[in-house]
Amino acid sequence: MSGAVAAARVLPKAVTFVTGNAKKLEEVRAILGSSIPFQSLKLDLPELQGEPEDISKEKARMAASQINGPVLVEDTCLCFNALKGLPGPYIKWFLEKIGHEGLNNLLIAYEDKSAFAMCIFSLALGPEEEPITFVGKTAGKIVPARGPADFGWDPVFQPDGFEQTYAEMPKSEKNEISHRARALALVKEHFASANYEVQSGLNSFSSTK
Ligand SMILES: O=c1nc[nH]c2c1ncn2[C@H]1C[C@H](O)[C@@H](COP(=O)(O)OP(=O)(O)OP(=O)(O)O)O1
Ligand SMILES: [Mg+2]
Repeated sequence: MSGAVAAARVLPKAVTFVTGNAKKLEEVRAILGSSIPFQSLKLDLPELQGEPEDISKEKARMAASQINGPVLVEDTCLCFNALKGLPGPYIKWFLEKIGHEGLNNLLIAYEDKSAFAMCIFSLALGPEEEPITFVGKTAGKIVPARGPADFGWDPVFQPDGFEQTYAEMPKSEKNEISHRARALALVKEHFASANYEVQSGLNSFSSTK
């Protein structure tokens, strides 16, 4: 498209980040800063089954139809390599039922304690639109819990190249190297090039400079 500027895609309202998890929202706010204007809504969306990317897309479709507007959602997985990627998207229930110690115990039979954290954001511009996904991964290993237990499995995940678990790191450091930060870097790139415009009175913005 030789230099032609794509027509702005007009959104009926600002994108809503939908999550039931206050800690996720806190990180998303810290990482995005003012780069993407968004609003947020606390909503517990169903925990779906299947392949991580499909789960995230379906979550976005459900959120978009509830809100009847553009949404951003994310689904987070914690994948143990010795277990071929499990618990993966089911980490929420594993954590809830067996805790940090139980997660370590799952790997007792294996020498390989390596794992990766994965975040898949899905952007759905409306209920009828195919969601776009953005995947971020951070590799690490599963260790006995260290650090404050205020966010999920942070105390048992030690990213490669660091001596601290996610929980022990200053928040700002986690937010530089996390699965969530890496996925959000792609979301930001998308917004920077997509030329979205929001039509909602005072809330107007354009995603390009
Ligand atoms: O950076 C993280 N560090 C530690 N733990 C984390 C992180 N990110 C998500 N988590 C936890 C929350 C939930 O136990 C599971 C993901 O499940 P997931 O369905 O994506 O999250 P959720 O149900 O809490 O919120 P949402 O309403 O956005 O689905 O891993
Ligand atoms: Mg969930």
